[in-house]
Amino acid sequence: SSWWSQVAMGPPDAILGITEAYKKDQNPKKINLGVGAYRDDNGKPFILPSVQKAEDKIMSKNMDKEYSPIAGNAEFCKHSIKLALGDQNDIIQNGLNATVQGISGTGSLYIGATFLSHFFPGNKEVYLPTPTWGNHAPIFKLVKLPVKSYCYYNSETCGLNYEGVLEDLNVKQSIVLLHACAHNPTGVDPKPEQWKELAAVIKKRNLFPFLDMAYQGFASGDIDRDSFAVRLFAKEGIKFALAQSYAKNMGLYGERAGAFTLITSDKDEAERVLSQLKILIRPMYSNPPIHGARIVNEILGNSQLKQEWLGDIQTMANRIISARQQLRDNLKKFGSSHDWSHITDQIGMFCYTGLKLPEVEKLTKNYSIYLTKDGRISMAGVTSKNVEYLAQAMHEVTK
Ligand SMILES: Cc1ncc(COP(=O)(O)O)c(CN[C@](O)(C(=O)O)[C@@H](O)C(=O)O)c1O
Repeated sequence: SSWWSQVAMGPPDAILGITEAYKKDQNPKKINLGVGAYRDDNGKPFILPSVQKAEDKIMSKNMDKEYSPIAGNAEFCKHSIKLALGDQNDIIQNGLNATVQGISGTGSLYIGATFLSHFFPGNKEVYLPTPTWGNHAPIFKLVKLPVKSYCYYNSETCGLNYEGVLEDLNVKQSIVLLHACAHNPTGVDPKPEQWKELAAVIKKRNLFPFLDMAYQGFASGDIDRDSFAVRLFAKEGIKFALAQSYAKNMGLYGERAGAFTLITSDKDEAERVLSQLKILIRPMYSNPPIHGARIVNEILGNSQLKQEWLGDIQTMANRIISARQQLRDNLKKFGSSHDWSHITDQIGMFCYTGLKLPEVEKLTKNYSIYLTKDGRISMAGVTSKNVEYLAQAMHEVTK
């Protein structure tokens, strides 16, 4: 018998597997609302003009292909933590951040999870919001950190169950994963006032926040506004972990550019933590890819190109927001009696429609509309060309 006869066929990924199924579908009216990847109004991937310019500059520089340091490109790390914390920030001045480049958001979460599983002195359990991104639990399970859930979404109101969050986060010294903005899959974020109260609770209960910021700028179109929670925690003196991704806000999906940061108590602690992060990264993948980091450096290191990038982000965020309005208007036009206000209340890449599994399956089977089983739709897949077809189908299956 062969070495691998006992290896079973695994299930397709709940999110990325949707795209595989979509590609096999021959229906010309098919729509992919699965993976959270931006598409323009023609349903095509979008290379940001600012990214294109950055790449042209890089190509003209004839740069080498040498290894990055284990912690990644130092300039990239500095730009990343500055993007998150804002330019005037004493954390960076005082060297309290230990920041390393990660393989996009997923890799940054994995570095953080690995570090916490080795060194976290508190209660080694990770509290994840219900629901959360499908890859969060597998990442923490990979490093043998037990995951627990905290209440987050109120399916009655399609909004935040804030009381439930406070009630469930009544745990001592545990790790709490928080989506910094554009919660995936619900599109529901705490309001600034609620973030402030949450920060106070986190301090009082001595919880350890792990902030996942995969959509900075992409949610509201404003990089400062989307980093409100991160900057609030920093101002409140909360020590936290942060995972960042440039997949969405720079469209660098396949370049895998991201960063992981631990905010520490003093410079010496930051240096000790950084040394241990490098020891964990070296056997993982030794050092990160260089091209995405160079694009980020070109953009964030040049005020004119950064301004152009902020414009490109607005373009993406505005198209998503308009797609939300068009979908809601068309559902009304087709005579749906449901309250679809959550479609425009929610923010970021996704709309948590509230569609039940049988309705989701009908959309896929009868209309070739592809979305995750939890009823999440990537608004980036909605365009002025397909929104009517989508609204009609959603109306039909929810009658
Ligand atoms: C909350 C959250 N955190 C981290 C990531 C990691 O992203 P990356 O490793 O590419 O930087 C995603 C991407 N999630 C998806 O947009 C999604 O939910 O469709 C998709 O890219 C994915 O990988 O699932 C995310 O939604």
